[in-house]
Amino acid sequence: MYIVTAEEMYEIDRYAIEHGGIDGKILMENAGRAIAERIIKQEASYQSAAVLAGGGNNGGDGFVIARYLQQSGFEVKVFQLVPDQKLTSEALYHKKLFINHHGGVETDINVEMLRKDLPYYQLVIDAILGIGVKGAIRPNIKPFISLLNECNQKIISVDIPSGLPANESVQIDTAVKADHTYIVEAPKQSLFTEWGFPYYGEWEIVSIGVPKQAYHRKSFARRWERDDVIATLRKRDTFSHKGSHGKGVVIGGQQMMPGSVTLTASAALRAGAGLLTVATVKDNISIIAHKCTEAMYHVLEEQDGTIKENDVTPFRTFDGAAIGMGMGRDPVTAKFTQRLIHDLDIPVIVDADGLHHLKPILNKVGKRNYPLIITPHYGEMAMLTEYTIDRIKLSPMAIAKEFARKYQLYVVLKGKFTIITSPDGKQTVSDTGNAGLAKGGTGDVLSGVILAMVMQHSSHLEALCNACYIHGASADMRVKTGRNTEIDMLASDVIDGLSHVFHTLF
Ligand SMILES: NC(=O)C1=CN([C@@H]2O[C@H](COP(=O)(O)OP(=O)(O)OC[C@H]3O[C@@H](n4cnc5c(N)ncnc54)[C@H](OP(=O)(O)O)[C@@H]3O)[C@@H](O)[C@H]2O)[C@@H](O)CC1
Ligand SMILES: Nc1ncnc2c1ncn2[C@@H]1O[C@H](COP(=O)(O)OP(=O)(O)O)[C@@H](O)[C@H]1O
Ligand SMILES: [K+]
Repeated sequence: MYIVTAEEMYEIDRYAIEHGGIDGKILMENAGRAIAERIIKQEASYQSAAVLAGGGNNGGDGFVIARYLQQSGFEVKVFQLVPDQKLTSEALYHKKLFINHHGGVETDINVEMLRKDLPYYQLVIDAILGIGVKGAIRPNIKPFISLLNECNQKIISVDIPSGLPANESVQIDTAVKADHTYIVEAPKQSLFTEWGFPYYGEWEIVSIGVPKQAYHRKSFARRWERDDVIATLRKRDTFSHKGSHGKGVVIGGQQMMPGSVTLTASAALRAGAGLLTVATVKDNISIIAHKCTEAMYHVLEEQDGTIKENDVTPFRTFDGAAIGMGMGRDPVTAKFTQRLIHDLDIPVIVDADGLHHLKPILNKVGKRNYPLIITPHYGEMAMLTEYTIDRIKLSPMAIAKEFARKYQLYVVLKGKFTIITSPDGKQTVSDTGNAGLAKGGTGDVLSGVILAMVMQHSSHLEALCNACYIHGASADMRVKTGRNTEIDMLASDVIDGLSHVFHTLF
């Protein structure tokens, strides 16, 4: 599934019209009919609907929906919020069709009139503003949006909740809080943001007959889904041996911090790594071995439990390294971590404390021959970029892309919507996972799954997408199958859940 900006959606529509030869009126017919059919099927207990139509093509979709709902027996009225002169030609065409089919349209209405009329209808269809919304919501429209947010009826938004920007980086003024949104063709960026998502309610996509080729002309962002995982996840060959699945090393865990590396190592093994070594301080080994019997060990030089400078040569023989978990931020540890990042000719995943050590050498890492993967949460991204967390939340895709391109690394920006970006700017979003993951240690688990996937897959981007999907899916599965709730789930439960996820994928 592609994720688009408003401009990209218009490009796709234009392609359908100019190359596919589908008239704009037909696209509108397809959109409105597809949405009406879903409403008729899914909202069978409802018999009446008020459609609020704006002047753009979103309003045009509203007239089509009104016509089909009426045909199926709904009592329908369209409340047209702007005069006819403001309607696009396609919207005007479909308004005429609706009237030809004896549809009722109210014009010249004010918000007080609508407040009186609205309670007669069971459903409210929000076709006021679509992806063409620009700037602050004007006073002729704003009170209607407020009215919808006060009313008790179920609100169904067409394409996007009215007033909500399609693109990230745009501040919300006022927007409809929908119960359900039927998104036309492809989700818009704001669906996968912390600030936009709550406005959509339940959401689903309706296709309107755009030729597939419209999506082949450039590299659109994508949502990574189950089918993508099934198509790309490496299966084990009958004759494979442990060496075929990657020999990984997890480097970290200063004294008193054995937990994070334990989680990373266990997760990497559960996610399919062939061999796994933990490089840590001596005193941690017996503690880790107690929880993760299958790992091997490499003792790191230390001073009073702090990881000192160590020779990086032994780590060159591995297929991948995950660095930074529980590593500590001591300047001596920083030097060692920076040498690992700079010198190792293998894929390196940097997380947690490792990200703090990475920051001063960011300008040097682009020259590495092997991929560098960083897995910051929003706080760590703010530390790395010096943008505020709020600024990153407003434009997570743009900021992650800027960073990945500038420093030539893979960025896994973690959150409810984890954004995965490659050095060339390709982006995907993984939206599996739930608030049960908002607990210490789950990021360490993700690093382990990433290590396992990266060692076994030639496409790093696909490996990262699969890791994020599977990690979140495990948390979802734990809750869905009643093994945990979002409250009691532990990072180690997420590791246990991995096998269940793999079972469902093969
Ligand atoms: N393209 C296609 O082929 C297809 C498109 N489809 C549908 O079209 C939708 C996009 O249509 P669109 O481009 O006409 O824009 P849309 O969101 O209806 O809004 C424009 C209207 O809003 C107004 N307005 C703007 N900002 C405002 C503000 N701040 N405050 C108040 N008013 C404001 C603006 O007024 P104006 O600036 O012109 O005075 C204009 O009247 C898309 O979401 C999908 O549903 C489908 O049918 C499939 C085929
Ligand atoms: N509310 C949430 N919904 C879905 N996933 C979440 C949520 N909160 C956190 N996560 C996921 O949990 C992990 C947390 O990572 P991180 O913050 O690094 O944890 P830690 O450093 O404690 O191990 C990330 O993979 C993130 O995407
Ligand atoms: K809308």
